[in-house]
Amino acid sequence: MIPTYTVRQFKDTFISTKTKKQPFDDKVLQTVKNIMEDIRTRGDEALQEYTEKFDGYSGDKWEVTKEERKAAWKEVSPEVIESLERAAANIKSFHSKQLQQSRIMEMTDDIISGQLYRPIERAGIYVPGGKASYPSTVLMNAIPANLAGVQEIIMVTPVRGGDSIPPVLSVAADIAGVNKIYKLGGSQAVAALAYGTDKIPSVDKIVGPGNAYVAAAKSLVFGDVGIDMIAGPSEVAIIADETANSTFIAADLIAQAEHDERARSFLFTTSKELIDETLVELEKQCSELPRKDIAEVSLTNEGAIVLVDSVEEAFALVNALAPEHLEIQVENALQHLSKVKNAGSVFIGHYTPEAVGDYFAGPNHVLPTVGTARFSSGLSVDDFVKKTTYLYYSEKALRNAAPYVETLATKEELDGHARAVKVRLEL
Ligand SMILES: NC(=O)c1ccc[n+]([C@@H]2O[C@H](COP(=O)([O-])OP(=O)(O)OC[C@H]3O[C@@H](n4cnc5c(N)ncnc54)[C@H](O)[C@@H]3O)[C@@H](O)[C@H]2O)c1
Ligand SMILES: N[C@H](CO)Cc1c[nH]c[nH+]1
Ligand SMILES: [Zn+2]
Repeated sequence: MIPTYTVRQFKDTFISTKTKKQPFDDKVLQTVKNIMEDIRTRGDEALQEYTEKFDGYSGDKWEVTKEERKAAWKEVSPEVIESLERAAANIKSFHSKQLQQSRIMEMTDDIISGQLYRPIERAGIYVPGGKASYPSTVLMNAIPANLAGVQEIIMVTPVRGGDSIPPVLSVAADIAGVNKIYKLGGSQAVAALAYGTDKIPSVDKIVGPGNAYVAAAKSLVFGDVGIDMIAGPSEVAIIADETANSTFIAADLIAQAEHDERARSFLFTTSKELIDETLVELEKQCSELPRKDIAEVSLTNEGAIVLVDSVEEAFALVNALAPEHLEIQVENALQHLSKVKNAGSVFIGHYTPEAVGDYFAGPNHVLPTVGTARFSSGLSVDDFVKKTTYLYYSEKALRNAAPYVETLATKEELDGHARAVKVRLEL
């Protein structure tokens, strides 16, 4: 089911800029442009129409009430609540170490300079809900926002049939400190968060993963509000040698593939035997999978297995690919970490499946996809803070700087700038 590629074929198909996957196509972009324009002009009326059309919810009571949020706790099992709480504690512990303080860069009698760290005031978090619901994504989005000190965290997620969101999402939102939840999804929800409507407050930044419509909407609102990233289909790349276990490898490829037909699962290995065993395991494990149909389409259309000459060759391919997730399942895996140049998040050794990071361990699972790990990072506390620099100069300090400022201002033919220094020193 999953095709095998030579190194050259893999490069041409998945790494070449000519064939590189885009998070969304022109048709999706045009659809989203129309929806967003409609939300901006007609507000809640349009929001209601699109929510009915795409999510089947015709009501206009989008906010999940306090009573509904309280009632949700009775509908979720104690095991799920305990797992969410334990995961939340790990995520909180990991992300709290990302926090930075405002700091002074220079302090003399005549010059003080530094940087203030301030949280953004209102963050919108998108939690996908079309094909599956993701309480783990609620934790991953909201906990860093909360730690950063965001005053109001507003979550949107579409209903999946019926007129309410899954209770587990509401419980996760309580655990993570979400202030408001709206039953809205897709590009209409992103537009409402970006521009506000009578019922939906506008936010300063929108974060979180979603499908192509959500990604297109985020790309369009960027500039009017902040965004974390434009996420494409999820990916895992696994580097394995002959010490790897084909049952583990197949399970990890399937774990990514079951997310979405467009998800991408790649194996780079030095072992021909491992390839043969993995192919057999994939057939076996897929046949028992509830989301078999999605996983099989994903593996067949978007997956790849590549036989490489060496682990070094595999790292070269992976660094060019810059995958969202990288698993290193080779002998002495930890020793290879320094070879990673481009990847969203790395899982090291035979007993660190991506799944433990997706749910529980602490690092964030909202990560850069389709090669963007070359220049960007996963969601973190940094996404929810702004850095404002500041400067104090005494008269003496300005006098020392004046000749240089005036020279540069004159060179740029900005006389007004030179004068702003001169007038202070001529008094
Ligand atoms: N990177 C991560 O951290 C992470 C985590 C969880 C999920 N994901 C990914 O997020 C994605 C979730 O996608 P999803 O579809 O399940 O949920 P979603 O909530 O992102 O999208 C559902 C919404 O898409 C809109 N939509 C659907 N069809 C449309 C159409 N024809 N025209 C206009 N709008 C339309 C609807 O408004 C609907 O509410 C998957 O690709 C999944 O792999 C990523
Ligand atoms: N693997 C997803 C990110 O690519 C995150 C996730 C959520 N739930 C399960 N997995
Ligand atoms: Zn996952």
